[in-house]
Amino acid sequence: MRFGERLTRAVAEHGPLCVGIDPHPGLLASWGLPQDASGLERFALTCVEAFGGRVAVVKPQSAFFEACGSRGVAVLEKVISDLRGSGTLVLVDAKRGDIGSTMAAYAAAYLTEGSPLAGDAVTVSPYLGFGSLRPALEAAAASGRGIFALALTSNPEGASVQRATGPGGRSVAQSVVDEAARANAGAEPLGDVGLVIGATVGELDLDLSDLRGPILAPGFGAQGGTVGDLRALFGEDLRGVLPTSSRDVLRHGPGTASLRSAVDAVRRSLEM
Ligand SMILES: O=c1ccn([C@@H]2O[C@H](COP(=O)(O)O)[C@@H](O)[C@H]2O)c(=O)[nH]1
Repeated sequence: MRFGERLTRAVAEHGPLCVGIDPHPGLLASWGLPQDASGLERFALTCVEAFGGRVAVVKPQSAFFEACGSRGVAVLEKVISDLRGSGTLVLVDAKRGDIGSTMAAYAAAYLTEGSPLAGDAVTVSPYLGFGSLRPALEAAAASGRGIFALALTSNPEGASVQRATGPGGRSVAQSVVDEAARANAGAEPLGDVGLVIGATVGELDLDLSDLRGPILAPGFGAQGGTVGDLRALFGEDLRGVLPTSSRDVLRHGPGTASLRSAVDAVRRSLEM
């Protein structure tokens, strides 16, 4: 089954919340864990136990695993495999982007069946040109996986690039939206090419009407984005929008019960 179809089913079962696994050094310290690969592993596997089978999507942040070298990457591989085994969709947040020939290698790593780093979807950067993502689009289609391309990111620095306009007045972010819409044309209920649009971006200023793809909304929680911001940006009907929260949930660890309660509380806030 395609990623967009699997995502639609998962959201219908668990709601749209995506929970991030971001093993920040400060969180490891507050969980009483050592600042090394063993602490990273305890942290990440506690998250797997707490969230696996209970949320639609989990988003491990690759950077924190890479920071521990090969042992950290091995932990990421286990996180991906264990979560997928629990029936939870895994969005690997690696924000990969490069010239097409190198992008093909990233696609082999993150979007190809049998690769230990392949989750269900991966974040990608279209800022070497959306066309440079073609190998990722092809690999995703071939293996039933998805990609999420950065459109309007949650950090304030993103706007100077992403809101810049070309000769026709179209913003760079809108051109990313339009390319994603083209890739999703005709897909029901959701295509496999998603976008990243931060909950903190303030004004949307994008036409998403033809997108037919999911939207990952980071910046919700620890970066200050609220449910009100999500509704103001995307409307009352948040179907297809995946609010994602990492630190605001993870600070409730290390107990799996309190992590799960934090997830439930965020989920309830999204339903109100
Ligand atoms: O525009 C973006 C794209 C990705 N992120 C990532 O999401 C999480 C957010 O973590 P919080 O603790 O909930 O703030 C993190 O992994 C970022 O790298 C983003 O924040 N904004």
